[in-house]
Amino acid sequence: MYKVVFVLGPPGSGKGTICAQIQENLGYVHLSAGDLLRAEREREGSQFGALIENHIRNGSIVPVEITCSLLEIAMIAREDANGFLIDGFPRNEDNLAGWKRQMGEKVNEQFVLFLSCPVDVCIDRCLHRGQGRTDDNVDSLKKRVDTYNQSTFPIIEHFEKLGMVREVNSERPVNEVYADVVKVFAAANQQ
Ligand SMILES: Nc1ncnc2c1ncn2[C@@H]1O[C@H](COP(=O)(O)OP(=O)(O)OP(=O)(O)O)[C@@H](O)[C@H]1O
Ligand SMILES: Nc1ccn([C@@H]2O[C@H](COP(=O)(O)O)[C@@H](O)[C@H]2O)c(=O)n1
Ligand SMILES: [Mg+2]
Repeated sequence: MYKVVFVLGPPGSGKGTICAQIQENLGYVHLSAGDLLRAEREREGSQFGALIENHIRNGSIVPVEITCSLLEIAMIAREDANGFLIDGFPRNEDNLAGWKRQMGEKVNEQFVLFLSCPVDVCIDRCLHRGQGRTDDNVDSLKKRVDTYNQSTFPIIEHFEKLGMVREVNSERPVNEVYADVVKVFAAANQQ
């Protein structure tokens, strides 16, 4: 069984930043669904490149069959991992249902790390991220925030009802956010 922590929060809430630090210090392997989709978009011969770019620019969600397969392939490649941080997934009902179908019997879902941060702060961070992402512009960000509010936040609420959500306020400096995140992992791994 793969041990899995889902990491969710608005665009720019710091998911990638915090996951990189957990990977470095706690031995979990960081798998960002967005990064895997961007890599697939760039892969020569991919039949999904245009579809993925269209979704990314529009802030909409790629069909789960594509995303979940990329995640599973990446997990199989790192079967030695202590656990996986699945960053930016599941993002909507389709993601959740497809994950349960494909991975439900193969994973142990530890908890959901929810990085909460006001949307105006998140947008400002994305606009200054400087990574040249095709969706870090005002138009795409409006759509990404709409998708987050309409489709992703209800998934967080779903996990909340199951008692699985650990919320950390990520509006604060990275070192403060990370210190609280480490406490969440310590508590979960003591059980
Ligand atoms: N706590 C923080 N305080 C200030 N800036 C931060 C903080 N966390 C992350 N950042 C910066 O904000 C930007 C977005 O962070 P990051 O890429 O980690 O967010 P994300 O949640 O993965 O975003 P996305 O959902 O768009 O992939 C980066 O430039 C990062 O350096
Ligand atoms: N489960 C997912 C995750 C991401 N996407 C698409 O990628 C975009 C960027 O995601 P980030 O997490 O890197 O911000 C996102 O806006 C979606 O278009 C997806 O479809 N499904
Ligand atoms: Mg990210």
